Amino acid sequence: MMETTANLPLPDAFIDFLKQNGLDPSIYTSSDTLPRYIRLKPGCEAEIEEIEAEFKCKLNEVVWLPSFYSLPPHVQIANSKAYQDGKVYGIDAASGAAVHALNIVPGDHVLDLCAAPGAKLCMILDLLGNSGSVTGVDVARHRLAACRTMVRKYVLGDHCRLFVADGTSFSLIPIRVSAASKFEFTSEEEVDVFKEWTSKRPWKERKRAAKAREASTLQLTSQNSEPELIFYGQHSGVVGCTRDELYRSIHGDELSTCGYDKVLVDAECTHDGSIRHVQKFENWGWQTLQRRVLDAERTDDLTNLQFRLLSNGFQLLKTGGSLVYSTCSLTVAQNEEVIERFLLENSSAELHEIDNSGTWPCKSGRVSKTLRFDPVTSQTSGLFVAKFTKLPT
Ligand SMILES: C[S@@+](CC[C@H](N)C(=O)[O-])C[C@H]1O[C@@H](n2cnc3c(N)ncnc32)[C@H](O)[C@@H]1O
Repeated sequence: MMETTANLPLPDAFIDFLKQNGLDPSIYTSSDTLPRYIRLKPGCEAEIEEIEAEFKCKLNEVVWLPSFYSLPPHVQIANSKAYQDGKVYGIDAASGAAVHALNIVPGDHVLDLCAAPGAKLCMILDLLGNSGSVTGVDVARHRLAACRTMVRKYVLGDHCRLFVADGTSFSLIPIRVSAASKFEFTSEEEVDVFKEWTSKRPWKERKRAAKAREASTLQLTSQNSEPELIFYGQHSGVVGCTRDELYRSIHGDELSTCGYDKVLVDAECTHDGSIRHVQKFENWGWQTLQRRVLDAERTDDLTNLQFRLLSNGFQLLKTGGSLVYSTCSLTVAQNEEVIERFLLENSSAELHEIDNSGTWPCKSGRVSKTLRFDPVTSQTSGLFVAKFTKLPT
Protein backbone atom coordinates (compact mmCIF):
# COMPACT_ATOMS: atom_id res chain seq x y z
CA MET A 1 0.00 0.00 0.00
CA MET A 2 1.15 3.54 -0.73
CA GLU A 3 0.82 6.31 1.81
CA THR A 4 0.53 9.75 0.28
CA THR A 5 2.41 12.61 1.80
CA ALA A 6 1.09 15.67 -0.11
CA ASN A 7 1.58 14.68 -3.75
CA LEU A 8 4.36 12.33 -2.84
CA PRO A 9 3.51 8.65 -2.72
CA LEU A 10 5.75 6.85 -0.26
CA PRO A 11 5.74 3.08 0.00
CA ASP A 12 4.75 1.44 3.28
CA ALA A 13 8.25 0.01 3.67
CA PHE A 14 9.74 3.52 3.65
CA ILE A 15 7.14 4.86 6.09
CA ASP A 16 7.88 1.87 8.38
CA PHE A 17 11.62 2.54 8.09
CA LEU A 18 11.05 6.17 9.12
CA LYS A 19 8.82 5.19 12.04
CA GLN A 20 11.24 2.48 13.24
CA ASN A 21 13.94 5.14 13.28
CA GLY A 22 11.82 7.64 15.16
CA LEU A 23 11.47 9.94 12.13
CA ASP A 24 8.24 11.78 11.45
CA PRO A 25 7.10 11.14 7.83
CA SER A 26 5.37 14.51 7.83
CA ILE A 27 8.76 16.23 7.36
CA TYR A 28 8.42 15.21 3.71
CA THR A 29 5.07 16.93 3.17
CA SER A 30 6.71 20.10 1.85
CA SER A 31 9.00 18.19 -0.51
CA ASP A 32 7.13 19.24 -3.65
CA THR A 33 7.57 22.90 -2.85
CA LEU A 34 11.17 22.78 -1.64
CA PRO A 35 13.22 25.37 -3.50
CA ARG A 36 16.12 24.43 -5.73
CA TYR A 37 19.47 25.94 -4.74
CA ILE A 38 22.42 27.15 -6.74
CA ARG A 39 25.81 28.48 -5.80
CA LEU A 40 27.02 31.44 -7.82
CA LYS A 41 30.70 31.38 -8.67
CA PRO A 42 32.33 34.21 -6.69
CA GLY A 43 33.04 37.13 -9.01
CA CYS A 44 29.87 36.59 -11.06
CA GLU A 45 27.62 38.73 -8.82
CA ALA A 46 27.34 41.46 -11.46
CA GLU A 47 25.70 38.94 -13.78
CA ILE A 48 22.75 38.09 -11.53
CA GLU A 49 20.22 40.07 -13.58
CA GLU A 50 21.35 38.38 -16.77
CA ILE A 51 21.05 34.95 -15.11
CA GLU A 52 17.58 35.84 -13.76
CA ALA A 53 16.50 36.79 -17.28
CA GLU A 54 17.78 33.48 -18.59
CA PHE A 55 16.11 31.43 -15.84
CA LYS A 56 12.96 33.61 -16.09
CA CYS A 57 12.78 33.85 -12.31
CA LYS A 58 14.21 35.80 -9.43
CA LEU A 59 17.29 34.50 -7.62
CA ASN A 60 16.57 34.83 -3.91
CA GLU A 61 19.67 35.29 -1.85
CA VAL A 62 20.03 32.72 0.95
CA VAL A 63 20.83 35.19 3.71
CA TRP A 64 22.45 32.64 6.00
CA LEU A 65 24.83 31.16 3.40
CA PRO A 66 27.15 33.27 1.23
CA SER A 67 26.89 32.88 -2.59
CA PHE A 68 23.75 30.68 -2.37
CA TYR A 69 20.47 31.51 -4.09
CA SER A 70 17.13 29.72 -4.14
CA LEU A 71 14.88 29.26 -7.16
CA PRO A 72 11.43 27.79 -7.63
CA PRO A 73 11.60 23.98 -7.78
CA HIS A 74 10.47 23.70 -11.41
CA VAL A 75 13.32 25.80 -12.88
CA GLN A 76 15.71 23.65 -14.90
CA ILE A 77 19.25 24.98 -14.99
CA ALA A 78 21.13 22.27 -16.89
CA ASN A 79 20.48 23.72 -20.35
CA SER A 80 21.16 27.31 -19.35
CA LYS A 81 24.18 29.24 -20.58
CA ALA A 82 25.05 30.31 -17.02
CA TYR A 83 25.30 26.64 -16.03
CA GLN A 84 27.14 25.62 -19.16
CA ASP A 85 29.61 28.47 -18.70
CA GLY A 86 30.27 27.24 -15.16
CA LYS A 87 28.89 30.39 -13.46
CA VAL A 88 26.36 28.50 -11.35
CA TYR A 89 26.00 24.93 -10.17
CA GLY A 90 23.24 23.13 -8.36
CA ILE A 91 23.97 22.28 -4.72
CA ASP A 92 21.52 22.05 -1.86
CA ALA A 93 21.93 24.73 0.82
CA ALA A 94 22.32 22.07 3.55
CA SER A 95 25.27 20.60 1.61
CA GLY A 96 26.67 24.10 1.33
CA ALA A 97 26.37 24.44 5.10
CA ALA A 98 28.39 21.23 5.62
CA VAL A 99 31.21 22.65 3.49
CA HIS A 100 30.92 26.04 5.19
CA ALA A 101 31.37 24.28 8.55
CA LEU A 102 34.91 23.32 7.48
CA ASN A 103 35.96 27.00 7.61
CA ILE A 104 38.20 26.65 4.57
CA VAL A 105 40.96 29.27 4.50
CA PRO A 106 43.48 29.95 1.71
CA GLY A 107 46.36 27.49 1.76
CA ASP A 108 44.41 24.64 3.38
CA HIS A 109 45.10 21.09 2.25
CA VAL A 110 41.72 19.39 2.25
CA LEU A 111 40.72 15.73 2.01
CA ASP A 112 37.25 14.85 0.71
CA LEU A 113 36.95 11.17 1.55
CA CYS A 114 33.64 10.37 -0.23
CA ALA A 115 33.90 12.93 -2.98
CA ALA A 116 31.69 11.83 -5.88
CA PRO A 117 29.75 13.15 -7.69
CA GLY A 118 31.51 16.26 -6.45
CA ALA A 119 29.24 19.20 -5.63
CA LYS A 120 30.91 19.72 -2.24
CA LEU A 121 34.37 19.18 -3.70
CA CYS A 122 33.72 21.95 -6.27
CA MET A 123 32.61 24.30 -3.53
CA ILE A 124 35.77 23.54 -1.51
CA LEU A 125 37.95 24.24 -4.56
CA ASP A 126 36.08 27.47 -5.17
CA LEU A 127 36.62 28.59 -1.57
CA LEU A 128 40.32 27.73 -1.73
CA GLY A 129 40.96 29.71 -4.89
CA ASN A 130 44.56 29.82 -5.92
CA SER A 131 46.21 28.00 -3.06
CA GLY A 132 46.33 24.78 -1.05
CA SER A 133 44.99 21.54 -2.46
CA VAL A 134 42.00 19.23 -2.45
CA THR A 135 42.35 15.46 -2.54
CA GLY A 136 39.12 13.76 -3.59
CA VAL A 137 38.69 10.04 -2.89
CA ASP A 138 35.84 7.75 -3.86
CA VAL A 139 35.54 3.99 -4.14
CA ALA A 140 33.26 4.17 -7.22
CA ARG A 141 35.36 4.81 -10.33
CA HIS A 142 32.46 5.84 -12.59
CA ARG A 143 31.19 8.32 -10.00
CA LEU A 144 34.64 9.80 -9.52
CA ALA A 145 35.03 10.09 -13.31
CA ALA A 146 31.82 12.20 -13.28
CA CYS A 147 33.40 14.29 -10.53
CA ARG A 148 36.48 14.81 -12.72
CA THR A 149 34.21 16.00 -15.56
CA MET A 150 32.54 18.46 -13.19
CA VAL A 151 35.82 19.82 -11.82
CA ARG A 152 37.14 20.37 -15.33
CA LYS A 153 33.89 21.93 -16.55
CA TYR A 154 34.02 24.54 -13.78
CA VAL A 155 37.74 25.08 -14.42
CA LEU A 156 38.44 24.29 -10.78
CA GLY A 157 40.93 21.46 -11.18
CA ASP A 158 44.23 23.28 -10.85
CA HIS A 159 44.68 22.44 -7.16
CA CYS A 160 42.85 19.12 -7.19
CA ARG A 161 43.81 15.44 -7.38
CA LEU A 162 41.36 12.53 -7.52
CA PHE A 163 41.98 8.96 -6.38
CA VAL A 164 39.79 5.89 -6.80
CA ALA A 165 40.35 4.25 -3.44
CA ASP A 166 38.71 2.85 -0.36
CA GLY A 167 38.32 5.72 2.09
CA THR A 168 38.54 3.36 5.05
CA SER A 169 42.20 2.61 4.29
CA PHE A 170 43.37 5.54 2.13
CA SER A 171 46.64 6.80 3.64
CA LEU A 172 48.27 9.29 1.26
CA ILE A 173 49.20 12.66 2.71
CA PRO A 174 48.98 16.03 0.94
CA ILE A 175 52.06 17.28 -0.89
CA ARG A 176 52.65 20.57 0.83
CA VAL A 177 55.56 21.98 -1.14
CA SER A 178 55.55 22.47 -4.87
CA ALA A 179 57.31 19.25 -5.78
CA ALA A 180 58.61 20.69 -9.04
CA SER A 181 60.66 23.27 -7.18
CA LYS A 182 61.71 20.82 -4.48
CA PHE A 183 63.40 18.10 -6.44
CA GLU A 184 66.19 17.92 -8.88
CA PHE A 185 66.07 14.79 -10.94
CA THR A 186 68.66 12.74 -12.70
CA SER A 187 67.59 11.78 -16.21
CA GLU A 188 67.04 8.23 -14.92
CA GLU A 189 64.51 9.40 -12.28
CA GLU A 190 62.74 11.77 -14.64
CA VAL A 191 61.09 8.82 -16.37
CA ASP A 192 59.03 8.22 -13.23
CA VAL A 193 58.17 11.83 -12.52
CA PHE A 194 54.58 13.03 -13.00
CA LYS A 195 54.31 15.42 -15.93
CA GLU A 196 51.37 17.70 -16.65
CA TRP A 197 48.07 15.75 -16.56
CA THR A 198 46.61 14.71 -19.87
CA SER A 199 43.56 12.60 -20.56
CA LYS A 200 45.78 10.60 -22.94
CA ARG A 201 47.90 8.92 -20.34
CA PRO A 202 51.24 7.35 -21.23
CA TRP A 203 51.27 3.62 -21.84
CA LYS A 204 53.14 2.93 -18.59
CA GLU A 205 50.48 4.71 -16.50
CA ARG A 206 47.61 2.99 -18.31
CA LYS A 207 49.23 -0.37 -17.63
CA ARG A 208 49.55 0.45 -13.93
CA ALA A 209 45.91 1.56 -13.74
CA ALA A 210 44.75 -1.62 -15.51
CA LYS A 211 46.78 -3.68 -13.03
CA ALA A 212 45.21 -1.80 -10.10
CA ARG A 213 41.72 -2.45 -11.49
CA GLU A 214 42.57 -6.12 -12.01
CA ALA A 215 43.73 -6.35 -8.40
CA SER A 216 40.46 -4.89 -7.13
CA THR A 217 38.35 -7.25 -9.27
CA LEU A 218 40.39 -10.14 -7.90
CA GLN A 219 39.15 -8.82 -4.56
CA LEU A 220 42.54 -8.40 -3.03
CA THR A 221 42.21 -6.49 0.19
CA SER A 222 41.81 -2.77 -0.26
CA GLN A 223 45.10 -2.30 1.58
CA ASN A 224 46.78 -4.21 -1.24
CA SER A 225 45.35 -2.22 -4.11
CA GLU A 226 47.07 1.09 -4.71
CA PRO A 227 44.88 4.21 -4.98
CA GLU A 228 44.34 4.96 -8.67
CA LEU A 229 45.10 8.56 -9.57
CA ILE A 230 42.54 9.55 -12.23
CA PHE A 231 43.15 13.30 -12.32
CA TYR A 232 45.53 15.95 -11.03
CA GLY A 233 45.87 19.66 -11.65
CA GLN A 234 49.01 21.62 -12.39
CA HIS A 235 49.22 22.91 -8.79
CA SER A 236 47.91 19.90 -6.91
CA GLY A 237 51.43 18.95 -5.80
CA VAL A 238 51.56 15.97 -8.16
CA VAL A 239 53.38 17.51 -11.14
CA GLY A 240 57.11 17.09 -10.68
CA CYS A 241 56.65 14.47 -8.00
CA THR A 242 58.06 10.94 -8.17
CA ARG A 243 55.78 7.95 -7.71
CA ASP A 244 57.51 7.12 -4.45
CA GLU A 245 56.88 10.63 -3.17
CA LEU A 246 53.21 10.57 -4.19
CA TYR A 247 52.51 7.11 -2.83
CA ARG A 248 54.32 7.65 0.45
CA SER A 249 51.95 6.60 3.22
CA ILE A 250 52.44 7.92 6.70
CA HIS A 251 51.00 6.45 9.85
CA GLY A 252 51.13 7.33 13.51
CA ASP A 253 52.76 10.39 15.03
CA GLU A 254 54.03 11.93 11.79
CA LEU A 255 50.43 12.47 10.67
CA SER A 256 49.95 15.05 13.40
CA THR A 257 52.10 17.46 11.37
CA CYS A 258 51.89 16.06 7.81
CA GLY A 259 48.17 15.31 7.75
CA TYR A 260 45.39 17.37 6.15
CA ASP A 261 44.23 20.72 7.55
CA LYS A 262 40.57 19.89 6.87
CA VAL A 263 38.75 16.62 6.17
CA LEU A 264 35.22 16.12 4.89
CA VAL A 265 33.60 12.72 5.46
CA ASP A 266 30.30 12.98 3.59
CA ALA A 267 29.61 9.33 4.19
CA GLU A 268 27.66 6.79 2.19
CA CYS A 269 24.24 6.36 3.84
CA THR A 270 20.63 5.29 3.28
CA HIS A 271 19.83 8.75 1.74
CA ASP A 272 16.49 8.81 3.57
CA GLY A 273 16.82 12.56 4.19
CA SER A 274 16.98 13.24 0.47
CA ILE A 275 13.46 12.80 -0.76
CA ARG A 276 14.61 13.57 -4.31
CA HIS A 277 16.84 10.49 -4.07
CA VAL A 278 14.04 8.37 -2.63
CA GLN A 279 11.67 9.54 -5.40
CA LYS A 280 14.04 8.08 -8.01
CA PHE A 281 12.97 4.65 -6.77
CA GLU A 282 9.49 5.33 -8.10
CA ASN A 283 10.98 4.57 -11.51
CA TRP A 284 13.49 1.93 -10.38
CA GLY A 285 10.82 0.11 -8.37
CA TRP A 286 10.04 0.37 -4.65
CA GLN A 287 11.32 -3.16 -4.13
CA THR A 288 14.75 -1.94 -5.18
CA LEU A 289 14.47 0.70 -2.45
CA GLN A 290 13.69 -2.01 0.06
CA ARG A 291 16.58 -4.21 -1.09
CA ARG A 292 19.20 -1.51 -1.63
CA VAL A 293 18.34 0.98 1.09
CA LEU A 294 16.09 -0.25 3.84
CA ASP A 295 17.38 -3.78 4.41
CA ALA A 296 18.37 -3.97 8.10
CA GLU A 297 21.54 -5.99 7.48
CA ARG A 298 22.72 -3.50 4.91
CA THR A 299 22.08 -0.68 7.38
CA ASP A 300 24.28 -2.44 9.95
CA ASP A 301 27.05 -2.74 7.37
CA LEU A 302 26.58 0.93 6.56
CA THR A 303 26.99 2.12 10.14
CA ASN A 304 30.24 0.15 10.33
CA LEU A 305 31.41 1.68 7.05
CA GLN A 306 30.51 5.16 8.34
CA PHE A 307 32.45 4.55 11.54
CA ARG A 308 35.50 3.33 9.60
CA LEU A 309 35.39 6.25 7.17
CA LEU A 310 35.15 8.71 10.05
CA SER A 311 37.99 6.99 11.94
CA ASN A 312 40.31 6.94 8.93
CA GLY A 313 39.46 10.52 7.96
CA PHE A 314 40.30 11.63 11.49
CA GLN A 315 43.54 9.63 11.42
CA LEU A 316 44.62 11.62 8.33
CA LEU A 317 43.87 14.97 9.97
CA LYS A 318 46.73 16.98 11.42
CA THR A 319 46.65 18.16 15.02
CA GLY A 320 44.54 21.33 15.29
CA GLY A 321 42.72 20.47 12.06
CA SER A 322 38.95 20.14 11.60
CA LEU A 323 36.81 17.32 10.28
CA VAL A 324 33.18 17.52 9.23
CA TYR A 325 31.08 14.35 9.23
CA SER A 326 27.82 14.52 7.32
CA THR A 327 25.19 12.15 5.95
CA CYS A 328 21.94 12.69 4.09
CA SER A 329 20.28 10.20 6.41
CA LEU A 330 18.32 11.41 9.42
CA THR A 331 18.50 8.20 11.44
CA VAL A 332 20.19 8.32 14.84
CA ALA A 333 22.00 5.03 14.06
CA GLN A 334 23.91 6.55 11.13
CA ASN A 335 24.68 9.82 12.85
CA GLU A 336 24.67 10.37 16.60
CA GLU A 337 25.40 6.70 17.38
CA VAL A 338 28.33 6.62 14.93
CA ILE A 339 29.88 9.75 16.41
CA GLU A 340 29.27 8.66 20.01
CA ARG A 341 31.10 5.39 19.34
CA PHE A 342 33.87 7.33 17.57
CA LEU A 343 34.27 9.80 20.47
CA LEU A 344 34.52 6.93 22.93
CA GLU A 345 37.43 5.44 20.99
CA ASN A 346 39.25 8.67 20.11
CA SER A 347 40.33 10.76 23.05
CA SER A 348 41.95 13.36 20.75
CA ALA A 349 38.60 14.09 19.03
CA GLU A 350 36.45 16.93 20.32
CA LEU A 351 33.08 18.03 19.00
CA HIS A 352 33.17 21.65 17.94
CA GLU A 353 30.45 24.30 17.68
CA ILE A 354 29.96 25.24 14.01
CA ASP A 355 30.62 28.95 13.37
CA ASN A 356 27.49 31.02 12.59
CA SER A 357 25.26 27.96 12.95
CA GLY A 358 23.11 29.94 15.42
CA THR A 359 21.68 31.79 12.41
CA TRP A 360 21.04 28.62 10.37
CA PRO A 361 17.49 27.28 9.98
CA CYS A 362 18.13 23.84 11.45
CA LYS A 363 17.66 21.84 14.65
CA SER A 364 20.22 20.57 17.10
CA GLY A 365 21.00 16.85 16.91
CA ARG A 366 20.60 14.49 19.87
CA VAL A 367 24.26 15.13 20.66
CA SER A 368 25.04 18.73 21.56
CA LYS A 369 26.81 20.82 18.82
CA THR A 370 25.54 18.56 16.02
CA LEU A 371 22.99 19.85 13.50
CA ARG A 372 20.04 18.43 11.62
CA PHE A 373 18.58 20.01 8.48
CA ASP A 374 15.19 18.78 7.33
CA PRO A 375 12.69 19.90 4.66
CA VAL A 376 10.20 21.42 7.10
CA THR A 377 12.64 23.23 9.41
CA SER A 378 15.24 24.24 6.83
CA GLN A 379 13.50 24.23 3.43
CA THR A 380 16.42 22.05 2.31
CA SER A 381 17.09 18.38 1.85
CA GLY A 382 17.75 16.40 5.07
CA LEU A 383 21.34 16.44 6.32
CA PHE A 384 23.15 15.68 9.57
CA VAL A 385 26.36 17.65 10.25
CA ALA A 386 28.96 17.30 13.02
CA LYS A 387 32.33 19.01 13.31
CA PHE A 388 35.37 17.71 15.19
CA THR A 389 38.76 19.16 15.98
CA LYS A 390 41.90 17.14 16.69
CA LEU A 391 43.55 17.85 20.01
CA PRO A 392 47.24 17.25 20.70
CA THR A 393 47.85 13.86 22.34
C1 LIG B 1 26.79 10.82 -0.14
S1 LIG B 1 27.81 10.36 -1.46
C2 LIG B 1 28.98 11.67 -1.49
C3 LIG B 1 28.47 12.92 -2.14
C4 LIG B 1 29.56 13.93 -2.43
N1 LIG B 1 30.28 14.31 -1.24
C5 LIG B 1 29.03 15.17 -3.10
O1 LIG B 1 28.91 16.21 -2.47
O2 LIG B 1 28.72 15.11 -4.30
C6 LIG B 1 28.73 9.05 -0.79
C7 LIG B 1 29.86 8.55 -1.68
O3 LIG B 1 30.62 7.62 -0.90
C8 LIG B 1 31.22 6.71 -1.79
N2 LIG B 1 31.72 5.57 -1.02
C9 LIG B 1 31.05 4.48 -0.56
N3 LIG B 1 31.90 3.67 0.10
C10 LIG B 1 33.12 4.26 0.09
C11 LIG B 1 34.40 3.91 0.58
N4 LIG B 1 34.61 2.78 1.26
N5 LIG B 1 35.43 4.76 0.34
C12 LIG B 1 35.25 5.91 -0.36
N6 LIG B 1 34.07 6.27 -0.85
C13 LIG B 1 33.02 5.48 -0.64
C14 LIG B 1 30.10 6.41 -2.78
O4 LIG B 1 30.63 5.90 -3.97
C15 LIG B 1 29.46 7.80 -2.93
O5 LIG B 1 29.95 8.44 -4.07
